[in-house]
Amino acid sequence: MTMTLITTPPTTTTPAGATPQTATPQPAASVPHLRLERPLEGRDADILTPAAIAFLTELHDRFARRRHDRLAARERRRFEIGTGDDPHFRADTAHIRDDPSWRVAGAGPGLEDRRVEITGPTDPKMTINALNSGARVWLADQEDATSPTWRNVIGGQLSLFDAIRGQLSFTNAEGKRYEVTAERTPTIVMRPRGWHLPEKHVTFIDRSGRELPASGSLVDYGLYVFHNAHALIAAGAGPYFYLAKIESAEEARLWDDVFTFTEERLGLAHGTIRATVLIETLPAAFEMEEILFALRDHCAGLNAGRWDYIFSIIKTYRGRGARFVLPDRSEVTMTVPFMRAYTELLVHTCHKRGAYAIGGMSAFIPNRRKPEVTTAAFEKVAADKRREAGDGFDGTWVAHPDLIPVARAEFDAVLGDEPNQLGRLREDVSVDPADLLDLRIGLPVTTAGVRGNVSVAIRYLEAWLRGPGRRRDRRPDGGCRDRRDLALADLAVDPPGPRDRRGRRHHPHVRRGNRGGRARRGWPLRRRPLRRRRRDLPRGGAAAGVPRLPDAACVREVPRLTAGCRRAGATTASALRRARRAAGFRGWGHDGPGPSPHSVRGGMPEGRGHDGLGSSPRSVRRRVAVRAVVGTVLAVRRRGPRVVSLVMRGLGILMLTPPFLPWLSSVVWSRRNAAETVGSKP
Ligand SMILES: CC(=O)SCCNC(=O)CCNC(=O)[C@H](O)C(C)(C)COP(=O)(O)OP(=O)(O)OC[C@H]1O[C@@H](n2cnc3c(N)ncnc32)[C@H](O)[C@@H]1OP(=O)(O)O
Ligand SMILES: O=CC(=O)O
Repeated sequence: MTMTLITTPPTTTTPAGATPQTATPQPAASVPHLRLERPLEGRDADILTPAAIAFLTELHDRFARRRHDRLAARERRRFEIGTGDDPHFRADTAHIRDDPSWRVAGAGPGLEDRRVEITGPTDPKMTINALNSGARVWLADQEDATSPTWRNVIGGQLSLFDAIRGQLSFTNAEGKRYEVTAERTPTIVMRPRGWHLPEKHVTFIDRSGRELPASGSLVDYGLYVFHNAHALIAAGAGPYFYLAKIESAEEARLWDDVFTFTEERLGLAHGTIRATVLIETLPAAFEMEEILFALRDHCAGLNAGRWDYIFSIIKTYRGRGARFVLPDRSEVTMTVPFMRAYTELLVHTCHKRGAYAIGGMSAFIPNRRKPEVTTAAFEKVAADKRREAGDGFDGTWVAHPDLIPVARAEFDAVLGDEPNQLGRLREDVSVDPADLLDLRIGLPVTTAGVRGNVSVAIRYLEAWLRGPGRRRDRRPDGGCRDRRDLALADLAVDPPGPRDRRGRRHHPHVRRGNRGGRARRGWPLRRRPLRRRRRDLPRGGAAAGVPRLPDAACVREVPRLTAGCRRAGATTASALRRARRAAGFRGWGHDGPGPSPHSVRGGMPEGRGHDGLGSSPRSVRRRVAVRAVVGTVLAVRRRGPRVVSLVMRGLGILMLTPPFLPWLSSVVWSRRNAAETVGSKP
């Protein structure tokens, strides 16, 4: 069932509770409008008010085209880098970098002291726990920590709406009641999805009548700012955002224009909205100053999004050969030279322009039931935060409330009573492009590392498809437990043997077992190791306890997440099939149990996934069969005489073995009997 709402921009500046806009069932093709692909349920109408939808329509009408241009520019840039044109500091923006006079807006009210920020999803329980956590800032995450099912998207908005108005409470299945009790709650900084992600439950019909999925960024951002900007300002804070996955100054400029338009439309003073930009892609690391400049009236700071940054390096350089292959994930630490160069440059750039430098996420998570795990996690996190505070960062992220005192102690030791260390200009830092691109670590890829990656990818996919989009996990080395979310799964699925431009694979030497193992050339991930990973999937219990099927929106991520596995051979289909089966899915296309409303097969509309490949069990089987046949034909063509001679030899040996002839005759005999039996049926 779909719902159509027509809006004619400009429409309204009235936030929640405003008089509903006119709704007519058949909009003219030339009037831009949005269509909701899901019926409103429960309290959805509190968020998806006609006025809010009118605002979203205006955002799309003004900015959707520029968003597509920017995404096309990303592809072009990626192609250029893939064909040898390494990133560099831009010549056309040298005047921005050389001009010492400009500064960014800096901290808005409530953002002056950001020494510890807790990240987390926006479901009611986590929202309340984050607000009670004692952190200075809460990153309310509609991005990496959240699988964008329609329920998560709208449910997250509802939690924020209620929390900001002091009316959020929650009772869990065991009857435990959650309420916000902290005297001082963290300032909320909301993270909408990045420019690349669509929101498939909302369709934008543009002036020419063309239908496109709405932008995930504009939906998340637009609903939050529309409903909450005035309430946040009244509470002494403001509408603040983390901007994810930005790749260029032009993308930052696009956000800046969105902010300026919003301020005009909602009657806010220019510069009320504040953004902290995650520098988590390789191209963005070369444009930090330009990004700050583009957003200077709205910018509070930059954050070192380390995990996505590593993934971005892998992704950007995956066609460029073995020189760019990183070793096992656990070896790519914050102290390897290219990560040092990136964080040092970030602190230097921020403080030069009056922007806060916020540190990243250590992946170690305590376990309240296992003190030894907690102790190890505390030690690792403390060391990480000590390094960041010493390097000049003004604050940092933690993923769990128990880590707040650990991180705070390290920052208190350096900041004391000062709210930041903007005065430390780090003029000693000198980073050139070669430092950012020197990916040599000098450690091997090991089969243990590769298996660990496959394990993370499969576990994460299961959690993603089921809905939470994040999980805690045991580390492959048996030590602390860390969190898995989109950024980490992204890292895990890109295998170290991608194809180059001409379609050849670049296999690094992969060591058997761990670092000390014998080096072997070739991609170690065949069917056998993957079969062993079957144990990675939760059996029954956890998954079966959540019968909800995932939204189709998350399927957009699946091909990306599994692209690496897919390149490694016929592994993705089986991995996904197992993940889906373990989670009790029959299709990916909708929330709620039972077959998909889109398709009798229970898959995506017309039984096809977003990658254009079928996703129903039958089409997956067909695809695997076709791959097997094509693979065999190619193998025979490539190594023809050898394969034929091997097959003949095998058959010869088989025929000489004593059990063969009796077995053959029994098969022929039983076939004939069966045929007779069938033939004799009435
Ligand atoms: C690279 C990036 O993008 S990082 C940002 C994205 N990732 C994240 O934000 C991950 C955030 N962290 C989490 O989601 C969780 O900490 C997990 C999933 C890793 C672990 O959660 P759990 O298994 O529930 O941990 P645990 O049982 O120790 O939690 C203890 C309590 O702390 C709460 N808690 C844990 N983490 C958080 C958090 N980040 N925010 C608020 N509360 C939290 C739990 O809800 C739980 O509360 P309860 O006792 O009332 O049930
Ligand atoms: O989004 C944050 C990261 O570390 O990646």
